[in-house]
Amino acid sequence: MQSLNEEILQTVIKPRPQESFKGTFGKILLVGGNHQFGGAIIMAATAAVYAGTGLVTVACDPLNATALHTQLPEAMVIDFKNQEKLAQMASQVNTVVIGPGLGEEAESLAVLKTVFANTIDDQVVVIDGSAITLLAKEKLSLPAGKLVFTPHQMEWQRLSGIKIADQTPEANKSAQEKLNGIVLVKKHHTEIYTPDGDWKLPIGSAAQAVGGMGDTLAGMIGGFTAQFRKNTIQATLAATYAHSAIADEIAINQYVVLPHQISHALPGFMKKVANSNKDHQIGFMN
Ligand SMILES: NC(=O)C1=CN([C@@H]2O[C@H](COP(=O)(O)OP(=O)(O)OC[C@H]3O[C@@H](n4cnc5c(N)ncnc54)[C@H](O)[C@@H]3O)[C@@H](O)[C@H]2O)[C@@H](O)CC1
Ligand SMILES: Nc1ncnc2c1ncn2[C@@H]1O[C@H](COP(=O)(O)OP(=O)(O)O)[C@@H](O)[C@H]1O
Ligand SMILES: [Mg+2]
Repeated sequence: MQSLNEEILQTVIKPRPQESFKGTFGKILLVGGNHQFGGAIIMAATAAVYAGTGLVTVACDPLNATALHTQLPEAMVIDFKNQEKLAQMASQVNTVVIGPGLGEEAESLAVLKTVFANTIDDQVVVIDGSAITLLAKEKLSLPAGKLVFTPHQMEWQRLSGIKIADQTPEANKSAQEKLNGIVLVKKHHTEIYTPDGDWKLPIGSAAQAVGGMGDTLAGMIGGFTAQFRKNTIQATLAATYAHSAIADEIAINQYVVLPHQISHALPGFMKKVANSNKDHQIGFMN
């Protein structure tokens, strides 16, 4: 397993081409946020907007729409119970993120099934939080798309059947190969298993042990994969590295890092990386 280092940032985050418009920088649909967990999808969507995704749509319980718009007027919103609209949106975007605050109720399962039935091969599908738990519990078949699973250790236990104490690199690798996608096992020093090799994140700290930290990472991976579409694995690695690199900077002066602070620091962080990358204006498109 390789140690992930900051070079991945320059590989992925390039200056924006001036001949461009919002569509150049990708479309994302984030699905989650039931009556109990509205904050989770707001945090994920905030990360996607601040990462620079061209167009961001949230599918959630409409109870959360006002709160979402108060925080994030850049995002559009649809009712996740509107199956027709949800199905249509799920097939039209570059990246779908499903799971932050989705919950595990009958309604949550119906939403998950609709999304899984409508994604297509070209898309990135980030499967996080409740979507992982439901996928494991209901033994659903996997959706079409380039799959990125972002479980914490307990979610990984549910999905892979490997108990936390037995989650060795060998066992994790063999489970990732069966899933046919990218797997992040989130913990202190997160591990990232991909068809092109495996990485360990050497940065990050306990200042990140706050609810919503993973929802924010899911939104960042969504935003990076929708925007930097050349290479899904590299975009996922860069988002994961940036998430903890920003947290480490904030943690120099703070005992705890709030998830939304990472999102708010992202445009400045990405500008610094892009500035050091001026000669290479490539990397956005397929
Ligand atoms: N403000 C919000 O709306 C929030 C909503 N959230 C959502 O709540 C739903 C449930 O997710 P949770 O993760 O809270 O609950 P889960 O029940 O899925 O996982 C928590 C359980 O896993 C155990 N665990 C073991 N190792 C762990 C590790 N490395 N990291 C985290 N937990 C570990 C914990 O002890 C606990 O028993 C998800 O949809 C999530 O997105 C959470 O993100 C918290 C914030
Ligand atoms: N002690 C820690 N050191 C480093 N990173 C941590 C630590 N605790 C949590 N994290 C990071 O915070 C995130 C937590 O994700 P998750 O448990 O899904 O949060 P939530 O669902 O509440 O948003 C992961 O990226 C994890 O690696
Ligand atoms: Mg989570």
